Amino acid sequence: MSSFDHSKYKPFQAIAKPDRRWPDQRIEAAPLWCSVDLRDGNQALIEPMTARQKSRLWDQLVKVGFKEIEVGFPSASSHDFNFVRELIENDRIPEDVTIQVLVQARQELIEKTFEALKGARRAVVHVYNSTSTVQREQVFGLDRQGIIDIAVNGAELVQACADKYPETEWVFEYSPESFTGTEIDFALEVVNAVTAVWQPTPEKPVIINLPATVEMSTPNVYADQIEWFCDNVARRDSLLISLHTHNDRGCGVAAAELGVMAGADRVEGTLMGNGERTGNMDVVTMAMNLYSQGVDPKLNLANMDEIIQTVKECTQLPVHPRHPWAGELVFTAFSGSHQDAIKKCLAQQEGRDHWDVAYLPIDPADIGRSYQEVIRINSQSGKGGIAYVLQRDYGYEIPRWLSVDFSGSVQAHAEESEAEVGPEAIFDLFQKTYLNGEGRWQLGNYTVSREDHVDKLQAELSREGVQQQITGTGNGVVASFVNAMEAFTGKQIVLVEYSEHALSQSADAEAVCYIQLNIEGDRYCGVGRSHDIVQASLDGILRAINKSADRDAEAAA
Ligand SMILES: CC(=O)SCCNC(=O)CCNC(=O)[C@H](O)C(C)(C)COP(=O)(O)OP(=O)(O)OC[C@H]1O[C@@H](n2cnc3c(N)ncnc32)[C@H](O)[C@@H]1OP(=O)(O)O
Ligand SMILES: CC(C)C(=O)C(=O)O
Repeated sequence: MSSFDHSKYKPFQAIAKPDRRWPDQRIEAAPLWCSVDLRDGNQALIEPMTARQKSRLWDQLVKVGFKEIEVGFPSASSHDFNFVRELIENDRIPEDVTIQVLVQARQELIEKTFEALKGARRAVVHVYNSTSTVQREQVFGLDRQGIIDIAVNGAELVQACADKYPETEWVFEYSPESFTGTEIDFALEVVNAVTAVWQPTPEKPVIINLPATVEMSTPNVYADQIEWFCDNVARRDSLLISLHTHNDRGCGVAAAELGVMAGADRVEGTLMGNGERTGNMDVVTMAMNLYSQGVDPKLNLANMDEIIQTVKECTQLPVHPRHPWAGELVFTAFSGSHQDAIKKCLAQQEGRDHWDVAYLPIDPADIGRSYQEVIRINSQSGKGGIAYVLQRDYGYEIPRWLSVDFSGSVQAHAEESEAEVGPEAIFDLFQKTYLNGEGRWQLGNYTVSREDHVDKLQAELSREGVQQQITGTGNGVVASFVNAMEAFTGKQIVLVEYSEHALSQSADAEAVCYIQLNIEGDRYCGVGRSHDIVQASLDGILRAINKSADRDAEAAA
């Protein structure tokens, strides 16, 4: 029998809650945020942050705009203790920012915690004990009352210590750790016992944090638990209900969002989701989700690259290139139909009240990303993306029929190289395909005269030292040249498409001319570029004809 045996696991028992209201709610304002990067994030690292790294991340968190930051577990190590002291003693905590620290509900640890916080203007003391069935039975070996006693003793000790330091404005937080693995009525009983000690008021609320220490169910079940808890807890108007979700099932953000819809006021998490096992709730993702819905997230994520850089350097963990909102590839389209849609929508975006671009849920510029990276070309790319790159980087506004023609060459190149084709390679290929006269007929001097309303063109062609004179007549220079080339090649040539524009990226006003010819039933494209529009047109025609000659030569070989 395979060891991959699902019958080893039992499904999570959801609470019965047919009267749920949260599915009809919308999040219309940001929750209160608390960063736990320096505590939960730090405790999960292979190598915990150095003092320098903690300090750097602290500065970044302040810059992003967190007003509450859990800075460590000061009773656990001198390292964490000293970091808290450093922040307080060096006056590094801005007026509108409150530090938070975590502690187990144990006397010596609580006392040490208050020592660490001496002199703080304001601080959140976060005390916890695990209440879940599995920990009650197997870790603590206690019954429900035993667990309530730990929590109540912890709450009393926190209150007693706080009373010794009246110069600090204290805020208390309690977590029934492993809330999601705790019978909901028991979680309620423990929390009510704790708040009976602390006696919060609406003016001086306490924080009750309901952690999905381990994510055990679908996020709707968590939302039911939160709504039920908010409906039934005592002193609700004196509590800030806080969420602290982990990402074991990959739904940490979803659970927090549904939890806020279910009535929570506050959310704890980390930048980019670092944290125990699969991580904590990712604040960047949740905040950007709000932002993209037109809700002010109350965090400034405009300099996303700086945030990523800091997180990477401090945690020594990479950020996935497809990380929601922030990854290096999230505003990049390789596939043809996406590129085509993005190009068309971007062209229509100017003057619109709201952002409305297919495949780009937000404007990349909002978080410091440029359009440069939006469209990138590989073998999955189409004509829209290729045209976009040529226009964006080189000023060539190639017409649709030329982009159709050119995309085949790019695709072949990408398939051959089995790699992304960068803008320079695309332009190089474009020049080789349509602008290259080397080894082929080139146009030398020419004269145009008019007699009896008919234009006559006389021109000189040269190829590798060989000169040829050609003559043609027609209505205009272009028609006369096509006529001359028909005589020269002995082939029927029809001008099918013609378009031109001034090259915007050229300092000295060059023109570019795009030509498509039908030569004996097959279509060939060429491009001319010159200060003189006539020269550009004739060069374009000649290059299309040269391509037909190349094809003949290949067929003959
Ligand atoms: C879900 C979370 O993220 S919770 C935060 C987890 N983070 C950390 O633990 C990081 C920092 N912690 C540490 O460094 C250590 O745990 C310390 C220094 C705080 C304490 O270390 P130790 O004293 O060796 O104890 P340890 O943490 O192993 O706990 C063991 C004892 O504390 C009890 N205990 C554990 N958690 C709690 C709690 N929250 N409240 C009360 N008692 C607790 C255990 O039942 C056990 O009791 P026993 O010795 O009678 O069996
Ligand atoms: C201490 C608590 C809030 C915690 O970190 C968790 O439950 O994950």
